[in-house]
Amino acid sequence: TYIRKKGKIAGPSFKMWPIIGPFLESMDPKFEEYKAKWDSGKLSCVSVFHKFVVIASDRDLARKILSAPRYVKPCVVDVAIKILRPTNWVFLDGKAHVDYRRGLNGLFTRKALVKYLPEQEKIYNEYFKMFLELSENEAVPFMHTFREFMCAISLRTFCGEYITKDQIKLISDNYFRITEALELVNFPIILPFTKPWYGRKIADMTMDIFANCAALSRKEMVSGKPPTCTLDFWILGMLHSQGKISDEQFQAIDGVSNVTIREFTNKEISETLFTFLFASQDATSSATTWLFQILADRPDVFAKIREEQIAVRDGDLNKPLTIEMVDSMKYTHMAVKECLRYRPPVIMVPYVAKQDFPITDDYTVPKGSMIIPSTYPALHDPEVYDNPDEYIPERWVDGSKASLNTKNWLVFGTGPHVCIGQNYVMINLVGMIGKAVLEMDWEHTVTDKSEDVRVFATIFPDDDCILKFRPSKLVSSA
Ligand code: HEM
Repeated sequence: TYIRKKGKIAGPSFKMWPIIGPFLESMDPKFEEYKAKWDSGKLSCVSVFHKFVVIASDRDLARKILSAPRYVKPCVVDVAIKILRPTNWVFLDGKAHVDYRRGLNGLFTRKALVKYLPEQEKIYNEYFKMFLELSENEAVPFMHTFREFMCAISLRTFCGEYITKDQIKLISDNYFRITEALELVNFPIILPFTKPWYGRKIADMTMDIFANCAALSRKEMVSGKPPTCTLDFWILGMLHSQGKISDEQFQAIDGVSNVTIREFTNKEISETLFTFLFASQDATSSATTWLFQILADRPDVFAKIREEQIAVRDGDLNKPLTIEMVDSMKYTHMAVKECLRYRPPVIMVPYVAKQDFPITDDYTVPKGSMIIPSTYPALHDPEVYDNPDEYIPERWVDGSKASLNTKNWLVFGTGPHVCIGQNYVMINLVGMIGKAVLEMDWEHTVTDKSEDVRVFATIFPDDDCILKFRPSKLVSSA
């Protein structure tokens, strides 16, 4: 069966380990192995257990897959249905998916994102203080702290003040168990004390907390409190579409968008917020870890960001972040964008073929196969990005080859499932790293693993990013 499905595309000519295939390799995926696969051909394949997997490395083929909802849908690992619950919107396909997603757009408009900034800035302040304390005496690995940091930002953005500090701590301390449970290759049955078992426990606990926050938000929104978090905007949209808030009252609320949303239960809302956390957590943690590492290694870029950060604050270094300030951080924006290109958090997006998919003139992906468009090769394409393996923020100046070639920008995917959080990501990362550069200096302890890429859902430096922070003289003296 394997040889028939493989046809002419690149891949092992037979299964070295009959039935299971390279299962053990998939348990501990190596970045270099993925690279070798991409280099082996525009389309290549591998077979693990009963799953036939086709990998697309070419930009146009990747785009074709991501924009072909007739043939493909996102592939979720078997255990995801148990962890995210079968009623979750992420399992919707076609029109049902498009309609549901339309109802969520109002949560990520610019008007709404503006309202999330103050809560996010409080978390930046809290965690920057922690970075200084943690590394006061010596440089320490920061990857796990960055994961907690990003988790705390997401939770405050989604749940505002309804979620307590203890709940944030509980979820951020344990979130990695969910990532582990949802690794591409994991045991499909939930047996006690296995990774999926722990993952489900933490997911259930998190969704219960979200449902409780939704109940609190309902009370506050009915009583007329201004919205500050994703939940508030969602509840207000519902109250409006149910006629419980008049058009006039609704239009007068700062930040809301006119989208008609049906009634959602607290349980449904909790499941959707959980998908936001799930989609955000690993990717933003990866981006943050690389950003801090790269900026320590590149004092030239660090200095330019700092100069810009001072300039946008008009002499008041303690000025609270506003969206206008973030908009004017042009160089910081280029530095973040380049980090996302150079070390794209999501290197591949697994899909599944719903029917035979004639992807090229001479190859049809068989129905039921996993089909994985890769983002990394397009983002390291030397025709679009000169010296693609170098970190060069200046390549993103307006009108440059990189900025005009938008087809290669696959960091957030494309097509009907393109990342719903991408504007939020940019505002959060630009605002956060700009403030960090203004308020702190940090040094990176370079090891021989610092540039090795470890794949843990997304990608991280293999030595967990060893840093030492100290307050910047600038702000302490300001
Ligand atoms: C650096 C950070 C992030 C990166 C690199 C990233 C990347 C991606 C990618 C590649 C996809 C798949 C797109 C496709 O299939 O074409 C995706 C989907 C998605 N992302 Fe993000 N993402 C990030 C952060 C976030 C955040 C912060 C949120 C939530 C607020 C979010 C919410 C989602 C959702 C809900 C989907 C699925 C959309 C759908 O199926 O319709 N992501 N993201």
